[in-house]
Amino acid sequence: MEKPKFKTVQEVIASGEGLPERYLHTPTTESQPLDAPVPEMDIPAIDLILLLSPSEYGRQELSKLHSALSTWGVVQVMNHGMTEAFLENIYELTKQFFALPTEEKQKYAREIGSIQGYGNDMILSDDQVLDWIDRLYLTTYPEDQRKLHFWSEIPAGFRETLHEYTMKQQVVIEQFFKGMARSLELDENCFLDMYGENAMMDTRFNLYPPCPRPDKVIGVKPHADGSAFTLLLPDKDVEGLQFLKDGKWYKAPIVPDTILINVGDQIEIMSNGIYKSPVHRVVTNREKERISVATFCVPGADQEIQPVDALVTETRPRLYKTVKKYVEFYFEYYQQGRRPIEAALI
Ligand SMILES: O=C(O)CCC(=O)C(=O)O
Ligand SMILES: [Fe+2]
Repeated sequence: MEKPKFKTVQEVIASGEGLPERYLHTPTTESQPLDAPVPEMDIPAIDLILLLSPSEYGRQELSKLHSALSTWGVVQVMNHGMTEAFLENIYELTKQFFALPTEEKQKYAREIGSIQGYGNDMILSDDQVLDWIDRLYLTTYPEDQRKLHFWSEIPAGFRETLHEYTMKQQVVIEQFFKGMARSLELDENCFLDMYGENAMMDTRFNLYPPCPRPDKVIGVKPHADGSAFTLLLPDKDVEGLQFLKDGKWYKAPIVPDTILINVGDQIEIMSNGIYKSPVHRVVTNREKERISVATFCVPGADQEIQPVDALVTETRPRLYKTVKKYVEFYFEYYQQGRRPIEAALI
């Protein structure tokens, strides 16, 4: 199978060729320096277990969740069943993978036209400004969809830990779906039923190497996720993730031992627009490398995704069409620089 001919960011740096033009955003694409300071967003840490409790504290937690998801579309989640040591190990393994020699990582390189594997930003058009990011992208669930030849055997324990992380995340995903439904006074399973039993999980390990021009180079361009929602382990020390609200950028706070969850386009559709799929981006850092691990929760390919009946009312008419295989047309729109969710609007 043919391998992509483009260099990863790590290879660009190692080649000593300087910063290629293809990474530079000019003033026409960005109005102010990308590294301009921005305020911190004010999002709550939500206790996942409390979301499912019938107590008064449970109700308060649901109302916190409702408020955060209908304004920011983002929360930090605690009491998620993973120990500090377990999360630490994931960060460590991610760092170790990207620190492997190029030849070693190239064994897992993605093939042209395919998303899974190790590589750089996907190049979809000739005039695309490239993102300053290297990644290892793996489908982790269902197990029969795994392409194990992309699952690095070093560092030792990488495969086993990713499997364990996948299983632990599944519990979080189910609880979070139920919590969201309860927070909208819906039947606990209504989102889960639409998500389907054949739902998929894709995990993306991200490396943002130090960048000589953080004012002009971006780590990930502004986008909203095409998932139902996304579980993210952001770097524990290095900031970079920012969310857009009312036309302004805000940085995500770093809260140790929490998982950040952001709503994706498909929950925005299911909730008839009550829960927002936020536009976000990652900026680069001159001195420090940054890592993150994102898991996209994607409804089964045969599932019809549409606003839940109970959320369509006279005062809140139905906003979105029924969509299927949303992720496929997501990429078509993304490529054209448009927000894919616009295609789902009625
Ligand atoms: O690296 C991050 O913090 C976020 C990455 C992201 O937005 C994505 O992978 O969709
Ligand atoms: Fe994202």
